[in-house]
Amino acid sequence: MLWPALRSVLFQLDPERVHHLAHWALHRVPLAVARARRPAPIPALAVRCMGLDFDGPVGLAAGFDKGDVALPGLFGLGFSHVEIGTITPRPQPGNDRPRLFRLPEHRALLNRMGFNNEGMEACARRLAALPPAARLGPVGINVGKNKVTPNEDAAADYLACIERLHPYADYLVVNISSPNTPGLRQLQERDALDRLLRACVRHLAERAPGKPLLVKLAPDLSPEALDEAVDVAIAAGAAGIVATNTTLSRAGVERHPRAAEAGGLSGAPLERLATDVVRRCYARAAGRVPIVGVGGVMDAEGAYAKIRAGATLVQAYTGLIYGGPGFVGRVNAGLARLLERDEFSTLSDAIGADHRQGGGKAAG
Ligand SMILES: Cc1cc2nc3c(=O)[nH]c(=O)nc-3n(C[C@H](O)[C@H](O)[C@H](O)COP(=O)(O)O)c2cc1C
Repeated sequence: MLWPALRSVLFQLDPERVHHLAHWALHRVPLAVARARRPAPIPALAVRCMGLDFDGPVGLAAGFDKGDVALPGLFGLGFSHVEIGTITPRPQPGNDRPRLFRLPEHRALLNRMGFNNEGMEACARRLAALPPAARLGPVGINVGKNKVTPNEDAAADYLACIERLHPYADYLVVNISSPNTPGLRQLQERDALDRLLRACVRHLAERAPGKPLLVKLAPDLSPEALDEAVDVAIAAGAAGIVATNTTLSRAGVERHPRAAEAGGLSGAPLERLATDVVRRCYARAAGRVPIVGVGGVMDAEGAYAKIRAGATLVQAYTGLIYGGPGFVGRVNAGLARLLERDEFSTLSDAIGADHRQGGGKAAG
Protein backbone atom coordinates (compact mmCIF):
# COMPACT_ATOMS: atom_id res chain seq x y z
CA MET A 1 0.00 0.00 0.00
CA LEU A 2 2.71 2.39 1.12
CA TRP A 3 5.28 1.07 -1.34
CA PRO A 4 3.71 2.32 -4.63
CA ALA A 5 3.63 5.86 -3.20
CA LEU A 6 7.19 5.64 -1.88
CA ARG A 7 8.38 4.10 -5.15
CA SER A 8 6.91 6.92 -7.22
CA VAL A 9 8.89 9.40 -5.09
CA LEU A 10 12.10 7.36 -5.24
CA PHE A 11 11.75 6.88 -9.00
CA GLN A 12 11.99 10.67 -9.40
CA LEU A 13 15.57 10.47 -8.11
CA ASP A 14 18.72 9.24 -9.82
CA PRO A 15 18.73 5.39 -9.64
CA GLU A 16 22.24 5.16 -8.22
CA ARG A 17 21.43 7.73 -5.52
CA VAL A 18 18.42 5.69 -4.48
CA HIS A 19 20.61 2.60 -4.43
CA HIS A 20 23.03 4.28 -2.01
CA LEU A 21 20.12 5.53 0.08
CA ALA A 22 18.73 1.99 0.30
CA HIS A 23 22.13 0.66 1.34
CA TRP A 24 22.52 3.37 3.93
CA ALA A 25 19.16 2.37 5.42
CA LEU A 26 19.79 -1.40 5.18
CA HIS A 27 23.11 -0.99 6.95
CA ARG A 28 21.38 0.53 9.92
CA VAL A 29 18.89 -2.28 10.48
CA PRO A 30 19.77 -3.89 13.83
CA LEU A 31 19.91 -7.67 13.84
CA ALA A 32 16.99 -7.92 16.29
CA VAL A 33 14.83 -5.82 13.94
CA ALA A 34 15.90 -7.87 10.90
CA ARG A 35 14.94 -11.05 12.73
CA ALA A 36 11.60 -9.65 13.81
CA ARG A 37 10.76 -8.27 10.36
CA ARG A 38 11.84 -11.34 8.41
CA PRO A 39 8.69 -13.10 7.17
CA ALA A 40 8.16 -16.46 8.89
CA PRO A 41 9.59 -19.27 6.73
CA ILE A 42 7.08 -21.53 5.00
CA PRO A 43 8.17 -25.15 5.68
CA ALA A 44 7.08 -26.45 2.25
CA LEU A 45 9.47 -23.98 0.58
CA ALA A 46 12.63 -25.15 2.35
CA VAL A 47 15.34 -26.42 0.01
CA ARG A 48 18.51 -28.36 0.69
CA CYS A 49 21.14 -28.33 -2.01
CA MET A 50 24.93 -28.27 -2.35
CA GLY A 51 25.07 -29.32 1.29
CA LEU A 52 23.38 -26.08 2.39
CA ASP A 53 19.98 -25.40 3.92
CA PHE A 54 17.83 -22.64 2.44
CA ASP A 55 14.59 -21.71 4.23
CA GLY A 56 13.06 -20.73 0.89
CA PRO A 57 14.11 -20.56 -2.75
CA VAL A 58 14.37 -16.79 -3.21
CA GLY A 59 17.79 -15.19 -2.83
CA LEU A 60 19.24 -11.80 -3.59
CA ALA A 61 21.17 -11.81 -6.89
CA ALA A 62 24.71 -10.45 -7.14
CA GLY A 63 25.23 -6.78 -7.81
CA PHE A 64 23.00 -5.26 -5.15
CA ASP A 65 25.52 -5.72 -2.37
CA LYS A 66 28.91 -5.28 -3.98
CA GLY A 67 30.82 -5.78 -0.75
CA ASP A 68 29.13 -3.28 1.57
CA VAL A 69 27.87 -6.31 3.48
CA ALA A 70 24.49 -4.97 4.60
CA LEU A 71 23.59 -8.46 5.75
CA PRO A 72 21.06 -8.26 8.55
CA GLY A 73 19.07 -5.67 6.58
CA LEU A 74 19.02 -7.82 3.44
CA PHE A 75 18.05 -10.99 5.28
CA GLY A 76 15.38 -8.95 7.03
CA LEU A 77 13.72 -8.50 3.62
CA GLY A 78 13.12 -12.26 3.64
CA PHE A 79 15.79 -13.50 1.24
CA SER A 80 16.83 -17.07 1.98
CA HIS A 81 20.35 -16.36 0.78
CA VAL A 82 22.36 -13.33 -0.27
CA GLU A 83 24.99 -13.30 -2.99
CA ILE A 84 27.58 -10.60 -2.41
CA GLY A 85 29.67 -9.27 -5.32
CA THR A 86 30.99 -9.17 -7.87
CA ILE A 87 34.22 -8.65 -5.91
CA THR A 88 37.54 -8.13 -7.69
CA PRO A 89 41.02 -8.40 -6.14
CA ARG A 90 41.75 -4.68 -6.27
CA PRO A 91 39.26 -1.84 -5.77
CA GLN A 92 37.97 -0.27 -8.97
CA PRO A 93 35.56 2.59 -9.66
CA GLY A 94 33.57 0.96 -12.47
CA ASN A 95 32.33 2.85 -15.50
CA ASP A 96 31.52 6.55 -15.62
CA ARG A 97 28.11 7.69 -14.46
CA PRO A 98 25.33 7.61 -15.44
CA ARG A 99 25.53 3.83 -15.66
CA LEU A 100 22.23 2.62 -14.22
CA PHE A 101 18.87 3.35 -15.87
CA ARG A 102 15.26 2.47 -15.14
CA LEU A 103 12.79 1.47 -17.83
CA PRO A 104 9.64 1.60 -15.68
CA GLU A 105 7.26 0.98 -18.57
CA HIS A 106 8.95 -2.41 -18.94
CA ARG A 107 9.74 -3.12 -15.26
CA ALA A 108 13.38 -3.30 -16.29
CA LEU A 109 16.81 -1.89 -15.49
CA LEU A 110 19.73 -1.31 -17.79
CA ASN A 111 23.18 -1.15 -16.22
CA ARG A 112 26.80 -0.87 -17.17
CA MET A 113 28.21 -0.55 -13.66
CA GLY A 114 31.44 -2.40 -14.56
CA PHE A 115 32.23 -4.18 -11.26
CA ASN A 116 32.51 -1.04 -9.14
CA ASN A 117 33.67 -2.37 -5.77
CA GLU A 118 36.14 -1.67 -3.01
CA GLY A 119 38.12 -4.85 -3.62
CA MET A 120 38.50 -8.14 -1.78
CA GLU A 121 40.37 -6.74 1.24
CA ALA A 122 37.61 -4.31 2.19
CA CYS A 123 34.97 -6.97 1.65
CA ALA A 124 36.88 -9.58 3.66
CA ARG A 125 37.34 -7.14 6.55
CA ARG A 126 33.63 -6.38 6.68
CA LEU A 127 32.70 -10.05 6.53
CA ALA A 128 35.21 -10.89 9.25
CA ALA A 129 33.68 -8.25 11.51
CA LEU A 130 30.18 -9.62 11.04
CA PRO A 131 28.75 -11.53 14.01
CA PRO A 132 27.89 -15.11 12.96
CA ALA A 133 24.31 -14.51 14.07
CA ALA A 134 23.94 -11.89 11.30
CA ARG A 135 24.04 -14.70 8.76
CA LEU A 136 20.39 -15.57 8.72
CA GLY A 137 20.94 -17.82 5.69
CA PRO A 138 23.69 -18.93 3.30
CA VAL A 139 25.96 -16.17 2.02
CA GLY A 140 27.43 -16.52 -1.45
CA ILE A 141 30.37 -14.54 -2.75
CA ASN A 142 30.55 -13.80 -6.45
CA VAL A 143 34.05 -13.12 -7.76
CA GLY A 144 35.47 -11.55 -10.91
CA LYS A 145 38.55 -10.05 -12.45
CA ASN A 146 39.70 -6.45 -12.51
CA LYS A 147 39.06 -4.53 -15.72
CA VAL A 148 42.80 -3.98 -16.29
CA THR A 149 43.62 -7.69 -15.98
CA PRO A 150 43.94 -9.28 -19.44
CA ASN A 151 42.00 -12.51 -19.97
CA GLU A 152 45.28 -14.51 -20.12
CA ASP A 153 45.86 -13.58 -16.48
CA ALA A 154 42.23 -13.75 -15.36
CA ALA A 155 42.68 -16.98 -13.41
CA ALA A 156 45.07 -15.27 -10.98
CA ASP A 157 42.40 -12.69 -10.13
CA TYR A 158 39.74 -15.34 -9.51
CA LEU A 159 42.13 -17.42 -7.42
CA ALA A 160 43.14 -14.38 -5.35
CA CYS A 161 39.50 -13.64 -4.55
CA ILE A 162 38.78 -17.27 -3.70
CA GLU A 163 41.86 -17.38 -1.46
CA ARG A 164 40.91 -14.23 0.45
CA LEU A 165 37.15 -14.62 0.60
CA HIS A 166 36.40 -18.33 0.87
CA PRO A 167 36.46 -18.42 4.69
CA TYR A 168 33.45 -16.09 4.71
CA ALA A 169 31.46 -17.73 1.90
CA ASP A 170 28.99 -20.59 2.13
CA TYR A 171 29.38 -20.85 -1.64
CA LEU A 172 31.37 -19.03 -4.32
CA VAL A 173 30.37 -18.00 -7.82
CA VAL A 174 32.77 -17.50 -10.71
CA ASN A 175 31.27 -14.67 -12.73
CA ILE A 176 32.30 -14.77 -16.37
CA SER A 177 29.09 -13.35 -17.77
CA SER A 178 28.92 -9.64 -17.01
CA PRO A 179 28.56 -7.73 -20.27
CA ASN A 180 30.24 -4.68 -18.73
CA THR A 181 33.85 -5.86 -18.43
CA PRO A 182 35.34 -5.95 -21.93
CA GLY A 183 36.15 -9.49 -23.07
CA LEU A 184 34.89 -11.16 -19.88
CA ARG A 185 32.27 -13.25 -21.64
CA GLN A 186 34.99 -14.85 -23.78
CA LEU A 187 35.91 -16.81 -20.66
CA GLN A 188 32.72 -18.81 -21.30
CA GLU A 189 34.35 -20.43 -24.35
CA ARG A 190 35.17 -24.10 -23.91
CA ASP A 191 38.93 -24.14 -23.41
CA ALA A 192 39.10 -20.90 -21.43
CA LEU A 193 36.22 -22.02 -19.21
CA ASP A 194 37.71 -25.44 -18.66
CA ARG A 195 41.10 -24.03 -17.61
CA LEU A 196 39.61 -21.34 -15.38
CA LEU A 197 37.09 -23.56 -13.61
CA ARG A 198 39.51 -26.42 -13.06
CA ALA A 199 41.97 -24.00 -11.46
CA CYS A 200 39.28 -22.45 -9.25
CA VAL A 201 37.78 -25.80 -8.20
CA ARG A 202 41.21 -27.21 -7.33
CA HIS A 203 42.23 -24.10 -5.38
CA LEU A 204 39.03 -24.12 -3.33
CA ALA A 205 39.06 -27.90 -2.78
CA GLU A 206 42.57 -27.69 -1.30
CA ARG A 207 41.48 -25.02 1.17
CA ALA A 208 37.88 -25.85 1.93
CA PRO A 209 36.97 -29.35 0.75
CA GLY A 210 33.32 -29.63 -0.16
CA LYS A 211 32.64 -25.90 -0.36
CA PRO A 212 30.53 -25.36 -3.49
CA LEU A 213 31.79 -23.29 -6.40
CA LEU A 214 29.27 -22.31 -9.05
CA VAL A 215 29.58 -20.58 -12.40
CA LYS A 216 27.32 -17.78 -13.62
CA LEU A 217 26.44 -17.81 -17.31
CA ALA A 218 25.05 -15.25 -19.75
CA PRO A 219 21.63 -15.58 -21.39
CA ASP A 220 23.11 -14.67 -24.76
CA LEU A 221 24.98 -17.91 -25.51
CA SER A 222 23.76 -19.98 -28.45
CA PRO A 223 22.00 -23.21 -27.41
CA GLU A 224 25.06 -25.21 -28.50
CA ALA A 225 27.48 -22.96 -26.60
CA LEU A 226 25.26 -23.20 -23.55
CA ASP A 227 25.23 -27.02 -23.65
CA GLU A 228 28.98 -26.98 -24.03
CA ALA A 229 29.42 -24.58 -21.10
CA VAL A 230 27.23 -26.77 -18.88
CA ASP A 231 29.19 -29.90 -19.82
CA VAL A 232 32.53 -28.20 -19.25
CA ALA A 233 31.42 -26.71 -15.92
CA ILE A 234 30.22 -30.07 -14.59
CA ALA A 235 33.31 -31.91 -15.83
CA ALA A 236 35.51 -29.30 -14.17
CA GLY A 237 33.76 -29.87 -10.86
CA ALA A 238 31.39 -26.90 -10.59
CA ALA A 239 28.71 -27.52 -7.96
CA GLY A 240 26.00 -25.59 -9.77
CA ILE A 241 25.05 -23.21 -12.56
CA VAL A 242 23.71 -19.70 -11.99
CA ALA A 243 21.58 -18.80 -15.00
CA THR A 244 21.54 -15.97 -15.95
CA ASN A 245 23.29 -12.62 -15.89
CA THR A 246 21.82 -9.59 -17.72
CA THR A 247 21.25 -9.67 -21.49
CA LEU A 248 22.65 -7.62 -24.36
CA SER A 249 19.37 -8.19 -26.20
CA ARG A 250 16.89 -5.32 -26.37
CA ALA A 251 13.96 -7.53 -27.43
CA GLY A 252 10.76 -6.02 -26.11
CA VAL A 253 12.25 -2.63 -25.23
CA GLU A 254 13.53 -1.60 -28.68
CA ARG A 255 11.56 1.63 -28.77
CA HIS A 256 12.46 2.81 -25.28
CA PRO A 257 14.63 5.97 -25.27
CA ARG A 258 17.18 4.14 -23.07
CA ALA A 259 17.35 1.04 -25.28
CA ALA A 260 20.43 2.33 -27.11
CA GLU A 261 22.44 2.74 -23.88
CA ALA A 262 25.30 0.26 -23.58
CA GLY A 263 24.92 -2.36 -20.84
CA GLY A 264 22.93 -5.35 -19.66
CA LEU A 265 19.15 -5.46 -19.47
CA SER A 266 17.42 -7.06 -16.46
CA GLY A 267 13.89 -7.44 -15.18
CA ALA A 268 10.66 -8.42 -16.95
CA PRO A 269 12.02 -8.34 -20.54
CA LEU A 270 14.66 -10.93 -19.53
CA GLU A 271 12.23 -13.33 -17.92
CA ARG A 272 11.38 -15.65 -20.83
CA LEU A 273 14.95 -15.78 -22.12
CA ALA A 274 16.41 -16.59 -18.69
CA THR A 275 13.74 -19.24 -18.02
CA ASP A 276 14.52 -20.89 -21.36
CA VAL A 277 18.21 -20.95 -20.39
CA VAL A 278 17.31 -22.55 -17.03
CA ARG A 279 15.24 -25.15 -18.90
CA ARG A 280 18.11 -26.00 -21.20
CA CYS A 281 20.71 -26.09 -18.40
CA TYR A 282 18.47 -28.39 -16.35
CA ALA A 283 17.98 -30.78 -19.27
CA ARG A 284 21.69 -30.83 -20.01
CA ALA A 285 22.79 -31.16 -16.38
CA ALA A 286 20.31 -34.03 -15.96
CA GLY A 287 20.31 -33.79 -12.18
CA ARG A 288 24.10 -33.74 -11.78
CA VAL A 289 24.16 -30.18 -10.39
CA PRO A 290 21.45 -27.73 -9.32
CA ILE A 291 20.49 -24.68 -11.37
CA VAL A 292 20.02 -21.27 -9.74
CA GLY A 293 17.47 -19.41 -11.87
CA VAL A 294 17.93 -15.65 -12.21
CA GLY A 295 16.50 -13.10 -14.62
CA GLY A 296 13.18 -11.32 -14.52
CA VAL A 297 11.78 -12.96 -11.40
CA MET A 298 9.26 -10.21 -10.65
CA ASP A 299 6.55 -12.22 -8.84
CA ALA A 300 5.55 -15.69 -7.61
CA GLU A 301 4.46 -16.83 -11.07
CA GLY A 302 7.88 -15.95 -12.48
CA ALA A 303 9.69 -17.74 -9.67
CA TYR A 304 7.45 -20.77 -10.10
CA ALA A 305 8.06 -20.86 -13.87
CA LYS A 306 11.82 -21.03 -13.24
CA ILE A 307 11.40 -23.77 -10.62
CA ARG A 308 9.22 -25.84 -12.94
CA ALA A 309 11.78 -25.27 -15.71
CA GLY A 310 14.44 -26.73 -13.42
CA ALA A 311 15.69 -24.13 -10.94
CA THR A 312 16.36 -25.38 -7.42
CA LEU A 313 16.84 -21.83 -6.17
CA VAL A 314 15.91 -18.49 -7.75
CA GLN A 315 17.42 -15.05 -7.30
CA ALA A 316 16.19 -11.56 -8.03
CA TYR A 317 17.59 -8.05 -8.20
CA THR A 318 15.27 -6.00 -10.43
CA GLY A 319 12.18 -7.56 -8.82
CA LEU A 320 13.26 -6.05 -5.50
CA ILE A 321 13.64 -2.58 -7.05
CA TYR A 322 10.12 -2.69 -8.48
CA GLY A 323 8.49 -4.82 -5.77
CA GLY A 324 9.93 -3.05 -2.72
CA PRO A 325 10.49 -4.39 0.79
CA GLY A 326 7.48 -6.76 0.64
CA PHE A 327 8.74 -8.47 -2.52
CA VAL A 328 10.14 -11.71 -1.08
CA GLY A 329 7.24 -12.25 1.32
CA ARG A 330 4.76 -11.92 -1.56
CA VAL A 331 6.74 -14.28 -3.82
CA ASN A 332 7.00 -16.92 -1.10
CA ALA A 333 3.30 -16.69 -0.17
CA GLY A 334 2.38 -16.94 -3.87
CA LEU A 335 4.70 -19.90 -4.36
CA ALA A 336 3.04 -21.76 -1.50
CA ARG A 337 -0.36 -21.18 -3.16
CA LEU A 338 0.92 -22.35 -6.56
CA LEU A 339 2.38 -25.53 -5.04
CA GLU A 340 -0.93 -26.28 -3.37
CA ARG A 341 -2.86 -25.59 -6.59
CA ASP A 342 -0.69 -28.08 -8.45
CA GLU A 343 -0.77 -30.60 -5.59
CA PHE A 344 2.93 -30.55 -4.83
CA SER A 345 3.58 -31.07 -1.14
CA THR A 346 6.99 -29.42 -1.23
CA LEU A 347 8.89 -27.10 -3.51
CA SER A 348 11.43 -29.81 -4.23
CA ASP A 349 8.66 -31.84 -5.90
CA ALA A 350 8.06 -29.00 -8.37
CA ILE A 351 11.69 -28.59 -9.47
CA GLY A 352 11.89 -29.49 -13.16
CA ALA A 353 8.19 -30.53 -13.28
CA ASP A 354 7.87 -29.18 -16.83
CA HIS A 355 10.31 -31.85 -18.00
CA ARG A 356 8.28 -34.75 -16.68
CA GLN A 357 5.42 -36.42 -18.45
CA GLY A 358 2.24 -34.59 -17.54
CA GLY A 359 4.26 -31.96 -15.64
CA GLY A 360 3.60 -33.68 -12.35
CA LYS A 361 5.60 -35.02 -9.45
CA ALA A 362 8.90 -36.79 -9.88
CA ALA A 363 8.61 -40.55 -9.66
CA GLY A 364 9.69 -41.91 -6.33
C1 LIG B 1 22.67 -2.71 -11.26
C2 LIG B 1 23.02 -4.15 -11.44
C3 LIG B 1 24.29 -4.59 -11.11
C4 LIG B 1 24.64 -5.93 -11.26
N1 LIG B 1 25.89 -6.34 -10.90
C5 LIG B 1 26.21 -7.66 -10.99
C6 LIG B 1 27.48 -8.12 -10.56
O1 LIG B 1 28.31 -7.35 -10.09
N2 LIG B 1 27.74 -9.45 -10.69
C7 LIG B 1 26.83 -10.34 -11.20
O2 LIG B 1 27.12 -11.54 -11.27
N3 LIG B 1 25.61 -9.93 -11.60
C8 LIG B 1 25.29 -8.62 -11.51
N4 LIG B 1 24.05 -8.20 -11.90
C9 LIG B 1 23.12 -9.18 -12.52
C10 LIG B 1 22.12 -9.75 -11.54
O3 LIG B 1 22.77 -10.49 -10.54
C11 LIG B 1 21.13 -10.66 -12.28
O4 LIG B 1 21.84 -11.75 -12.83
C12 LIG B 1 20.39 -9.94 -13.40
O5 LIG B 1 20.09 -8.61 -13.04
C13 LIG B 1 19.09 -10.64 -13.77
O6 LIG B 1 18.23 -10.71 -12.67
P1 LIG B 1 17.03 -9.68 -12.40
O7 LIG B 1 16.22 -9.61 -13.66
O8 LIG B 1 16.30 -10.23 -11.23
O9 LIG B 1 17.65 -8.36 -12.08
C14 LIG B 1 23.68 -6.85 -11.76
C15 LIG B 1 22.40 -6.42 -12.08
C16 LIG B 1 22.05 -5.08 -11.92
C17 LIG B 1 20.66 -4.64 -12.28
